[in-house]
Order: sequence, then C-alpha cells, then structure tokens
Amino acid sequence: MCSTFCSSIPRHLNLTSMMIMKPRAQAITEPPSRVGFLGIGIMGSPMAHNLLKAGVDVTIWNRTKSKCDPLISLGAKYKPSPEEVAASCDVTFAMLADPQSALDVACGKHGAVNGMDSGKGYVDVSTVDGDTSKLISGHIKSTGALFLEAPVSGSKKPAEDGQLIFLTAGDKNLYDTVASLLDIMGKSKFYLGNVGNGAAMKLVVNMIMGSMMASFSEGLLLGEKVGLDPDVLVQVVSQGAISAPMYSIKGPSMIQSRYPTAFPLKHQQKDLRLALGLAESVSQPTPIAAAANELYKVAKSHGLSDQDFSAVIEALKSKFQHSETN
Ligand SMILES: NC(=O)C1=CN([C@@H]2O[C@H](COP(=O)(O)OP(=O)(O)OC[C@H]3O[C@@H](n4cnc5c(N)ncnc54)[C@H](OP(=O)(O)O)[C@@H]3O)[C@@H](O)[C@H]2O)C=CC1
Ligand SMILES: O=CCCC(=O)O
Repeated sequence: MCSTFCSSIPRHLNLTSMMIMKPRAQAITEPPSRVGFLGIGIMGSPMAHNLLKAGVDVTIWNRTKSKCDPLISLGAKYKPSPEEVAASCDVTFAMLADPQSALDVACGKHGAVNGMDSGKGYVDVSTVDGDTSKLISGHIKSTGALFLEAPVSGSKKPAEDGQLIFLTAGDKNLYDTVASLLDIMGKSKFYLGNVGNGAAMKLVVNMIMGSMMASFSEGLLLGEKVGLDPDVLVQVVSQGAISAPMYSIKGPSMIQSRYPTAFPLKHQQKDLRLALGLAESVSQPTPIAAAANELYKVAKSHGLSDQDFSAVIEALKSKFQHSETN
C-alpha cells in the first residue's frame, strides 16, 4: 500500500516535503519570545496583526513609517531600521515587494543582516526567485543565524483570517522553532527542503494563477460580446470542473470594472516574470504564461499596477487594444 502511494509522489518531493495541517488548538509551544516584522504592506500588516492578537511580542519596521502607526497603536513596538529590529528580536519575518526590496532590507545599509547573530532566525515570506533567496540566506547564515524562506499562498483576506499556506524551505531547526507562529498566521505549512524550493513552488503556483486570470478575462469579455449574461457565466464556471474560488470572488467586481486591490497587478506581473526565468533556467516551454505576462505588462503600461491583478481584463478591452496599435 505504502509503496503504491509513495510512488505516486514526485521523486524530488518524496523525501524532503511534508505538509502539516494547522492543529485545532492554537496554543503556542515555546515560540521565540521577541518577533520582528519588516514590511507592513497589504500582507505584512494583517500577518503582524495576527501575531499581536495572539499575544506575541512584535517589533515592526516599514520603509513608509506611517503604515506602522495602526499596529503601534495596537501594541506593536517600533524600531527605525531593519538592523535594529533584527538586533532586538529572536526571529525576524520579512514581507517585501520583490527581489530587490527583499535584498535591500536584508542586506543593504542598516539591513537586517547587521543585527543578526547566532541564536537568531530570519524568515523571508516575500515572493522572490530562488537565486535572491539563496543570496539572502548566504548573508544571514554568515552571521551564524538561521534562514527560512516561507512565501505564502493566499491573499489579503486569508492573511487577515490567519488562513495562509506557507511554502517553506531552509533550516529545519528554524522551521520547527517558528512552527507555532506560522500556525497563527496560516492554515497549513509545507516544508520543502533546500532554499529555493519554496520560491519555486510559489512561482509555479502564481504562474498558473496569472494565466488562469488572463484566460478568465478573455472568457468574460467574449461572453459579453456574444450576448451572454456575465453573472450567469460566472455562476456556470463556478459550478463546473474549472471552478476556482478566484472566479467567484473576483468575477462579480470584474463585471463592474472594479478592482479593489488584494493582490497588486504589479506583483502578479513580477511573479510571471520570475516564473518565466525559472522556466528558462530548465528549458521548459511556457508559452501560455509568456502570453499572459505580456497582457499584465500592457495593463501596467496603462497605469493599473496598483489595482488588483484582476484588472488585467482592462488590457483586453478595445480602448487599450486600439491605443497599443495606434
Ligand atoms: N497581496 C497578495 O495577495 C499577496 C502578495 N504576496 C507577495 O507578498 C509580498 C508583499 O506583497 P503585498 O503586501 O501585497 O505588497 P505591498 O505592495 O502592499 O507591500 C510591499 C512592501 O514592501 C515594501 N517595499 C517596497 N519596496 C521597498 C524598498 N525598496 N525598500 C524597502 N521596502 C520596500 C513596502 O514598503 P512601503 O510601504 O514603504 O512602500 C511594503 O511594506 C510580495 O512579494 C507579493 O508578491 C504573496 C501572497 C499574496
Ligand atoms: O501571491 C499572491 C497569491 C494570491 C493568492 O494565492 O490568492
């Protein structure tokens, strides 16, 4: 029985991966007593808030200080640099926009590396490529500290609800140490082995998601042009084999040309770009993701970077198609 089951698991995941569902009880077992959080944006803010609500001693930093104010008023401590946060905490989380900002905050002037030491840990939950993650890991580990990459699946609402999915890789000791913190912020966590595997898993998942949203956008607009009721189309899609929460959650507002930001379009395009780089590195053809990436680039060029990624549908509307060809 086991050999049949085990042989159905991809070989590279078989020995190093495991998924642990969130235990029902939320008890914290020996958590790090002082936790840092760098990057208080759409995701970082609710994640740090959930730690605070669970009674964790949280110290925060954000490039734009004003975004820290609501959490400070709820009891978070504040330090004026990543270095000072890392120096004052046992474990520091980072939720930054992209590879460059993740690198700057970890390794730049007054970066977290300067405050790290043996006995401390750094958990990067930003979505970056494997090479960036390995670079940050190398700098952190050169101080004697431990490193875990832990990008998340799930958006603003799951972050608020403590329902994220952590895709972790790196130091298993640190994974074990922060497990109870991940359980506060998420509903499940995967440990995937060496640094780079968490980033790769995240990029593959978001590559699929970006293409799905682009395809959904085409379907909505085609349906509308041939006279179908878009609300009924969303219902039909939501009940069949291609049903995905994303369609029923985003569809109704897309029909009204509204894109309240949960996952910024610029970050989805960044993830497609990084996923295409990953595919290139192993000569894997990804023509659908490449076409989707072009669409997100068009949307960005029309000022939609900070809208939700569902705004990619705008890039398919005739006003934008015409301006592209004129
Ligand atoms: N939103 C979502 O649904 C999800 C996002 N992600 C990923 O999580 C990460 C954060 O996303 P999200 O919270 O949505 O994004 P936001 O744009 O809301 O937050 C980005 C954060 O990065 C900081 N930042 C950006 N550039 C720099 C820089 N040069 N130096 C220092 N700090 C910088 C921002 O600081 P400042 O406030 O000063 O601009 C902010 O704290 C991204 O990697 C994204 O791909 C993953 C899962 C879901
Ligand atoms: O990186 C963003 C992912 C958003 C989601 O998983 O819903």
